[in-house]
Amino acid sequence: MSLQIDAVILAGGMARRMGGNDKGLVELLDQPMIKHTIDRIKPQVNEIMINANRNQTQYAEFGYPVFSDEDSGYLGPLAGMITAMAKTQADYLLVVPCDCPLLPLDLVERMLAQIQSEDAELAVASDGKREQPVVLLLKPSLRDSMKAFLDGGERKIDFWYAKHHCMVAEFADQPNAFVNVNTPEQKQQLAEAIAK
Ligand SMILES: Nc1nc2c(ncn2[C@@H]2O[C@H](COP(=O)(O)OP(=O)(O)OP(=O)(O)O)[C@@H](O)[C@H]2O)c(=O)[nH]1
Ligand SMILES: [Mg+2]
Repeated sequence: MSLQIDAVILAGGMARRMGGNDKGLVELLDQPMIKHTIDRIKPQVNEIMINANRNQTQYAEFGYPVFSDEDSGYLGPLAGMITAMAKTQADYLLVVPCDCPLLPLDLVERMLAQIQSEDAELAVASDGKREQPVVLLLKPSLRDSMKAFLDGGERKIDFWYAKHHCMVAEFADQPNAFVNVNTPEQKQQLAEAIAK
């Protein structure tokens, strides 16, 4: 029996560094940024969900379920994750941000291989230098632990996953795959680099 793997794309932040413009919907090379993310992960998972706290009608046009954080206080990415973990029936949930348009095409395969190599609970991606704390593959059964952490006032996800059996999936061979677009300047730089 093959494993079911669902994905949630986190687009629920305030995007302050983007001047408050909803980052997933900001255009990069004539496409909303989230469309690039969708295209990268679609071949790798069973179902996609979009987590957004604004502009839900526009997000729904991509054809996937859209939901907001169960706690509407902009508590950070963990709030989106616990909401998604309650909605999926899958064996594993892939978590990715909406502002990483070049994610690896072998992201799930390599993260899953890491988890299975030690029967771990989750894996976090690394670009070879830094861990990418919102690029995770995890068991949805970790929800209670994550919710307790969030309810305790904690926000830093790397502190949470340090409490669990967490593997690091290295993508040092694809150092640009985790380029993160947080500002208009970064968006411009990436558009120019891709066009070259
Ligand atoms: N669901 C949810 N996702 C969030 C929240 N805050 C950030 N995120 C997501 O977490 C990921 C990483 O966050 P950042 O890149 O710092 O995004 P941001 O908070 O919108 O941007 P800044 O305000 O500029 O820091 C992005 O995919 C965000 O959409 C939140 O309160 N709820
Ligand atoms: Mg970001």
